Amino acid sequence: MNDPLLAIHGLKKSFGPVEIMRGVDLALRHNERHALIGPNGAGKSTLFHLVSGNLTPSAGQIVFDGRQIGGKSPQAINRLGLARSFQITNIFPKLTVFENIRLAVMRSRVAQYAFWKFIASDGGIRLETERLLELVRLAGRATTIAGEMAYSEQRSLEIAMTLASDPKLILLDEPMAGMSQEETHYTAELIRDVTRGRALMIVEHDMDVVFSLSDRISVLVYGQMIATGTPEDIRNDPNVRQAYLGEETSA
Ligand SMILES: Nc1ncnc2c1ncn2[C@@H]1O[C@H](COP(=O)(O)OP(=O)(O)OP(=O)(O)O)[C@@H](O)[C@H]1O
Repeated sequence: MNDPLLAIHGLKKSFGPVEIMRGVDLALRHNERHALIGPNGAGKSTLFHLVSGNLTPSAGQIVFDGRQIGGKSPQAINRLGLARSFQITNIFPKLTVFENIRLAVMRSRVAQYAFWKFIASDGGIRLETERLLELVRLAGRATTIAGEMAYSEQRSLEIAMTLASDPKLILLDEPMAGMSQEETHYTAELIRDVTRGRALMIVEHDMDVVFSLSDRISVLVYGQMIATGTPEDIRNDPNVRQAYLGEETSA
């Protein structure tokens, strides 16, 4: 438990001759909410792609829960307990909310168990679907067609689907993008609730959310991590202020 859940050492990624990730180190603790911030083009999405298996590192190590995962497939990494939410692109807009979550639960069961066991646990799938519906406060929307809901509700659905595999670590990439202030507040509270007992790594441009939600924050600038610390540490870090916060926000 004292070892970090996710340990990144000397991570590099080049696209052709251009080195985008220039030797990143990061240690994410069990059960912590950790935000990754940095200016546009710093490499935040690239880092997520590397951790989730959508990109292969050029050099360095990514160790998740004691295992080397750099270069493994997204499916293999997901099976180890790391789930990434891709905004709302994972949902089936023509299916109901219940059907969407049930599919996500079934997918994770198929990945985890032998097929006969999965068939035998049909009642369990329904119960788990209902639990997730409650958790993301969509129980009243179970029979609604997913694509007809408000954007923020679709986001909640996506988060429920991400939780279906009971991950130890969730990666959320700009969950508040395109949301009103009210929706942002609602979704931040939801994320706080549903990530209790798990680790969260979040990329988010809304600094109010970042500073209120995170236990720790890491700052990536041009492919290098310039600081990691508590919100207070980051707010007072002169390098961070100069490189990022001072330019873009008054936070
Ligand atoms: N597949 C690719 N091929 C070539 N260059 C890429 C590729 N993916 C990303 N890049 C470049 O890598 C750099 C980092 O991009 P990335 O999307 O990771 O930044 P970011 O910090 O997530 O930015 P933003 O906050 O704008 O989303 C950018 O200069 C981008 O153009």
